[in-house]
Amino acid sequence: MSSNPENAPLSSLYSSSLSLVTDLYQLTMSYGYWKQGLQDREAVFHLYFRRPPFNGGYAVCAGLAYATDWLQNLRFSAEDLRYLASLRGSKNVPLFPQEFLDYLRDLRFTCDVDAIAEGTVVFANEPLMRIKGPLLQVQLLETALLTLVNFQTLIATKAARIREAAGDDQVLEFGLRRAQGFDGGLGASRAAYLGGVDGTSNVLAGLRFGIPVRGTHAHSWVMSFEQEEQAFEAYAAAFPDDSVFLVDTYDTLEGVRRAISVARRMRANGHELGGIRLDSGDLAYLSREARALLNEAGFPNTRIVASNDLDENLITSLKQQGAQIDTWGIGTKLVTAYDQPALGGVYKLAALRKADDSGWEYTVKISEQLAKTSIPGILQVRRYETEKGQPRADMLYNTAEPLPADLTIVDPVDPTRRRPIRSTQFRELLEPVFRQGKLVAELPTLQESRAKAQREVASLDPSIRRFLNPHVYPVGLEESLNTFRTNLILEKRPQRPA
Ligand SMILES: Nc1ncnc2c1ncn2[C@@H]1O[C@H](COP(=O)(O)OP(=O)(O)OP(=O)(O)O)[C@@H](O)[C@H]1O
Ligand SMILES: O=P(O)(O)OC[C@H]1O[C@H](OP(=O)(O)OP(=O)(O)O)[C@H](O)[C@@H]1O
Ligand SMILES: O=C(O)c1cccnc1
Repeated sequence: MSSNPENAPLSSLYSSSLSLVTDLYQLTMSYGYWKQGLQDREAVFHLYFRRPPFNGGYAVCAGLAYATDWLQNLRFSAEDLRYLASLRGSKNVPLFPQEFLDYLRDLRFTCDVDAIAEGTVVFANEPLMRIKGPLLQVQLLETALLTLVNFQTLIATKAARIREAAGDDQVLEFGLRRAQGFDGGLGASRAAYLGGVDGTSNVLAGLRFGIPVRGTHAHSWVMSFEQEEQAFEAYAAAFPDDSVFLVDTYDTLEGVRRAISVARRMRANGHELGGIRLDSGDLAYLSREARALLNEAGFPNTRIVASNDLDENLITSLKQQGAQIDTWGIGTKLVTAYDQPALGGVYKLAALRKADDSGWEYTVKISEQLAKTSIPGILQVRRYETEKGQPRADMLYNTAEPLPADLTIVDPVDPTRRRPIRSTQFRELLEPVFRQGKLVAELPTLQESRAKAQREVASLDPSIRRFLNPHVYPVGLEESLNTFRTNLILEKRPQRPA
């Protein structure tokens, strides 16, 4: 038996420190800061995305529970340090000197973290996390925080869209086998549940996260018996009160008739067939025909489950076609976020404590496109709402500067688009999670975050929730922040004569 971790890629991963889940450049920059004596200079980064995924009008924020867990365990283990000590540059000199590795050994997480709660609906440019602390530390966190928040937010958003399309129907996530690895599968099951699905086929997600586990059976079950009907009988014998028969192995409507024969015998023994599953063919036509056959035979409560490369658009179309489907089983397109496999969240430096400690020096990353130019400041997201709690507009403002009495928000990409703020009802979305490295928030349970996501999505205007060309929810910079940003861009951008 080999104890070589190369041959045990999973067990070695989760039994060790996860502090090296980062890009090498975070560590080389950290060394550089340390060498310059800049490691403790206070800095602020924001984590945000620039466009909601799937050409949609919103995203469902997720990933904070993972991020919190990772931050709480951030420590370089003896094994991590041995590995870093072994790294060599191109002239075969050690990449990191021993004094720096000793510094990393003693490093403890001491940052302030403010974050938007999981399940909150969020929009482009809004910091989902704000990290303030020693420059070396805040830089070091970038990769892991992006990895965790980007994926969870992406899948939670996909699930919310699928929930939107399915209405009150049951939605089950069946994606593990098509996921990007075990970790992708497990993380997707969690985020999908947070975003609104009702259950998963992923048993480990049931154990770890308390997500209800559900399922039917595969074609192989039917193929293992001489006759399809025998297969249904045998499944019913094993699960007399929890059977859903997959009816499309040979001929779907023939399969439904056989399911009905077995259901009659089950009923004679005091049991009801739970459902049938359709996994191929025209799901609108077949579900209508199957419903009619079941109803005629006296099984109006037997559910019809459908699967086969479904997503929110197909669900919408099938419903428009009058499909009679009670439960949607969704795999590949949910857990891989098939039509947009990554959320482009970024992590940008927004402020540095002045060298003489006399206040903040704000920073900006300039881009050819204004949409990609970062936003300086120590930002908060304020959501203005109607009396009924419907979001009206979000304002990003710099908490380190005084707010004017009359507030106006300015579109960060088109400064001619402005809105005065009249509403007085608002909530501040970024909430304290860590103070000087100590966890100060009690994180909600997954169930609570899921309930929040459903409330939040439901509170959005349908024009923002729709899939096709959704209305853009107004998110603006508080006017003085916008002016400051424009001046900073002008100061930093070289003004080349024509
Ligand atoms: N009524 C419908 N309208 C639009 N799309 C549908 C409809 N019914 C099924 N689909 C979708 O069409 C796609 C192709 O399904 P179809 O069963 O024809 O092919 P398949 O998956 O290759 O079948 P099989 O599993 O038998 O090989 C699937 O994504 C399915 O969900
Ligand atoms: O289509 P998805 O949205 O990805 O949902 C998961 C798919 O996984 C199964 O198919 P598979 O062919 O793997 O096995 P089966 O024999 O059970 O159909 C199932 O029947 C679904 O079609
Ligand atoms: O239980 C099911 O029906 C199931 C589980 C995983 C993938 N496809 C279907």
